[in-house]
Amino acid sequence: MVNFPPSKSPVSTQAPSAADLAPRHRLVAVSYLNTKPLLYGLLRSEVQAELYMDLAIPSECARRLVAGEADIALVPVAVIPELPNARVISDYCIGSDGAVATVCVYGDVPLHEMTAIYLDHHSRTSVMLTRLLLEEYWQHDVTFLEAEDGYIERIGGTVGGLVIGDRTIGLDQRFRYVYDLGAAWKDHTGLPFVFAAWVTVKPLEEDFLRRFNAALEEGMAHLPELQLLLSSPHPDFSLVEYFTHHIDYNLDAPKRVAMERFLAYVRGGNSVVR
Ligand SMILES: C=C(O[C@@H]1C=C(C(=O)O)C=C[C@H]1O)C(=O)O
Repeated sequence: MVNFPPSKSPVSTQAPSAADLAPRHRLVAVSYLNTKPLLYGLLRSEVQAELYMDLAIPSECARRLVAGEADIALVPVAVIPELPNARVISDYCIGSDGAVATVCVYGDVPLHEMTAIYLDHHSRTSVMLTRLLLEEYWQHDVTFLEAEDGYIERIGGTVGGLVIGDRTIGLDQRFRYVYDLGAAWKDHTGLPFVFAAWVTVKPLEEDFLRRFNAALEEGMAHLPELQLLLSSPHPDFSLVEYFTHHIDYNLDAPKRVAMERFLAYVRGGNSVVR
């Protein structure tokens, strides 16, 4: 989107500025609404000149970081164990403390009557969280189904489905049963949760990291402005409510504890379906 590396250098008659000459890092962030406050901060900041920015669904953000196609990514935390030199570089994340609203299992029947559950192919973290909660919290056995585009239409009968991100908006009116995974995790552990965090595998300068973090902080400080710029995707969906009560952006100590607890499960080798 914004300024990913061009295949050829654009022709320019002007002398390059200092910002043009700064080394650039390839950044990929989640393309959902919940990331807009963080992006807004980066776009308002001079740090933007040091980045090639692109957006992708979470599983693709993870793939690019693992494949070495991105230097900095907002990645589903479940991918961290696959990255030997992973470093979480910011105090901001996509998290929740209780109900998150946009990560849910939907179905026509109660969870304990579900025989199979589709696992959203956009997700890496919530796929593992669904498995963990079914095993430890709901203690219910189901067959996991691999999802592909259009799978939401196939949720029905005793087949449920995990759906994440903007595609969940309005689904609570379509399905009788909705299980919010942020709320279930909180009930299960008493902890908040981290869905995605900013991760790099490259050694980046401390000065850059400080400015990067400050830019994200700036985005959070300008939430009221951003709420004026964005339109709500659904009449019953409150952006203010979502940004301030459901998504919890601070990667604080309790969230770091929660992340370790969750990653211990992921490292346990339960990862089959992605
Ligand atoms: C809360 C959310 O968290 C998302 C869930 C992710 C996952 O399950 O892998 C990854 C990135 C987050 O953006 C959401 O997008 O609704």
